[in-house]
Amino acid sequence: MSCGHNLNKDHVTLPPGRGQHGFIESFPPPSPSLQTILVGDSGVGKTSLLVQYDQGKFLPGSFTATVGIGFTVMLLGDSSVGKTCLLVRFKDGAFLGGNFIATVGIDFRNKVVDVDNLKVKLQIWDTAGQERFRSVTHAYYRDAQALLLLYDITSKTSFDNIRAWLTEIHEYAQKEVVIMLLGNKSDMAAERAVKTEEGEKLAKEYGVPFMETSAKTGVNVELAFLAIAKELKHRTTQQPNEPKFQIHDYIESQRQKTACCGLK
Ligand SMILES: Nc1nc2c(ncn2[C@@H]2O[C@H](COP(=O)(O)OP(=O)(O)OP(=O)(O)O)[C@@H](O)[C@H]2O)c(=O)[nH]1
Repeated sequence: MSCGHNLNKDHVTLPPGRGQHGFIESFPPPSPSLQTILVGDSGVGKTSLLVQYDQGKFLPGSFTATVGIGFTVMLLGDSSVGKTCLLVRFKDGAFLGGNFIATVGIDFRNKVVDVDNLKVKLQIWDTAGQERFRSVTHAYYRDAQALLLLYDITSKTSFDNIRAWLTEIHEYAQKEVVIMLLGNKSDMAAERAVKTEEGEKLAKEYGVPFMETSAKTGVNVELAFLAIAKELKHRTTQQPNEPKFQIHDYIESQRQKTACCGLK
């Protein structure tokens, strides 16, 4: 992890009940066995209770209803493929190059996105790619609704390891988890070791959407997370008579827009 001087990387497991970054909405990822959900009528004080527990204070003043739905997205892939950088790019719109410091254990950030006029909160878990943390991250797989699986287009090894990652995913994740394959560092064309078509072929074989991203330039980063948010939102709110959301078609249409209008 070199992009994340503002991510907390000094812990292996997250302490239950304490936010790491001081956001009101930043409840910690549930520990594998601990998950508390606050339910009750609007205005009874669920948010105030959470803030009191998380920050030890009461926020008086105007009441803002909590809106929308939330999902957990997990970033997976070999060490150094750019998971932390991708998250920092998406969350803060920045690329912080420099010395690479591997993520320890698991960390997380929240971002709220707008999907068809509904607020969707993504809680994104950034996992350590190093082998020695695998047993820690396995415990979190089953709580994730979506997985972004990354390889580095300049590293054939990271691409070859994708099959092993998919085997782990099938072993530990929920059956209906949304998976997307990302070939990161697309800005490093001169050092490319994996062709775009190879990524596309592998994704097709596993029936998962695919795109190449760059945490450095921002290419396709927003699109990857938004496509995931849309898919999850549609799965949750879709009426039986509504047509099914087609994530592949959505990505293709957005790509065409990008190609024609020069948008990221
Ligand atoms: N050129 C370029 N470099 C990148 C990109 N993404 C990440 N990097 C660089 O790749 C290195 C590793 O990035 P990280 O985001 O820390 O990798 P990681 O996957 O989080 O690694 P672990 O925490 O060990 O799992 C850093 O030196 C980054 O600056 C990218 O899109 N383009």
